[in-house]
Amino acid sequence: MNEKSSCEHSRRDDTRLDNFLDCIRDAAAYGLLEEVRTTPKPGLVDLHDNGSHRDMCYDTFVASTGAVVPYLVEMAKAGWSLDGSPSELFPAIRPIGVRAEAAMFAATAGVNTHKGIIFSLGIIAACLGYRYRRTGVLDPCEVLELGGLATRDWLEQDFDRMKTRPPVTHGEHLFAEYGYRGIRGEAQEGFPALRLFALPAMKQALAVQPDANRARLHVILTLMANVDDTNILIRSNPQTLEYAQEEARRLLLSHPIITDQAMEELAALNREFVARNISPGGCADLLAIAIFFVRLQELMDERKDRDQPCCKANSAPRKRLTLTWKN
Ligand SMILES: CC(C)(COP(=O)(O)OP(=O)(O)OC[C@H]1O[C@@H](n2cnc3c(N)ncnc32)[C@H](O)[C@@H]1O)[C@@H](O)C(=O)NCCC(=O)NCCS
Ligand SMILES: Nc1ncnc2c1ncn2[C@@H]1O[C@H](COP(=O)(O)OP(=O)(O)OP(=O)(O)O)[C@@H](O)[C@H]1O
Repeated sequence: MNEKSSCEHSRRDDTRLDNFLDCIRDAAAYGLLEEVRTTPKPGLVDLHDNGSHRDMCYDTFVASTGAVVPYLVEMAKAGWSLDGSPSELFPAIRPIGVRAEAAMFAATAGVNTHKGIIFSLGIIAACLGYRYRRTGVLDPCEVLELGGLATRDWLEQDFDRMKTRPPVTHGEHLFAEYGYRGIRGEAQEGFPALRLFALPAMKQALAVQPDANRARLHVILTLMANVDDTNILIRSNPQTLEYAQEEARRLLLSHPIITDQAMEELAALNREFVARNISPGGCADLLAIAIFFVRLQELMDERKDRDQPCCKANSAPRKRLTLTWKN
């Protein structure tokens, strides 16, 4: 390659990376904010109330989003830039996650708003960068499975270490007491809650229910019915988790589409969750990621003409970015 074409090549590569990171930034901010705006969510902060939370409100989430998103972009860039194998992804981004948590706590005066999101969406953003640079295609299920490959051994080492010392964090306590693997197990398995439940539920809900808020409420109910949310467990016990899962199943069964009546029942369930101090915060994180994927698809589609593959490694036939799910 002569000097001129190599220069053009690297300029196009830079533009491609910039476009990709812009999409990650916009989709992440959108996902995080639209999750909080989804209303009425049982036990969670939304536009109506603070659910079962005393230390955070809508504005806390806005401040936290501003603080956290730049680090998610940094993790996407780290994934893009990595020339090694997928197992090198997690150690490359963990220090960025530590800095992101510090920035979140500084922005919220010490409140945990987005610890779960920094971890889960951070891993996913890095995997998106890693895959997109190489293939020019984003298949959410493939990316989520890559997240499993990238974290499995490292997080198993975390679990092994936990067995040798007293538990410190909520997640560690629940692993020691009941063997729940929580958010770490979710990542190790390649985010089955997203692949098998949230993403198919979002696709189905948006097809029958054009109102985005109601489609998202359908998704959070689907997650609540299926996920062992450690946020619920740490505040209560496995019986309460089962109760919350049963309530979500009951609502989904009687309202496969979120009607006005379903909205009223969701508001009633919110009152019940507040009385019992239940908060499905892990499900909220997963909803934010499902919204992120939908928005990312829209943004990448809008930009696809500006973002042509520019080298051999990227020259796979250009496909429309599609969300595919295995059932
Ligand atoms: C693994 C993390 C999230 C900490 O674990 P911890 O034991 O504190 O987790 P805990 O069980 O309290 O859950 C954290 C959050 O996960 C979310 N969550 C809960 N249950 C689930 C679930 N089933 N699926 C997905 N997310 C869930 C909730 O938002 C919850 O608040 C992470 O902060 C971490 O690795 N900490 C160690 C220090 C570090 O390296 N930090 C940088 C991470 S990139
Ligand atoms: N809209 C939302 N409303 C409430 N919580 C949410 C929302 N979205 C996500 N969450 C998640 O819920 C978690 C907060 O739950 P909780 O207040 O029980 O925090 P904690 O730090 O685990 O517990 P504690 O503050 O009691 O030590 C956060 O990790 C956050 O990611």
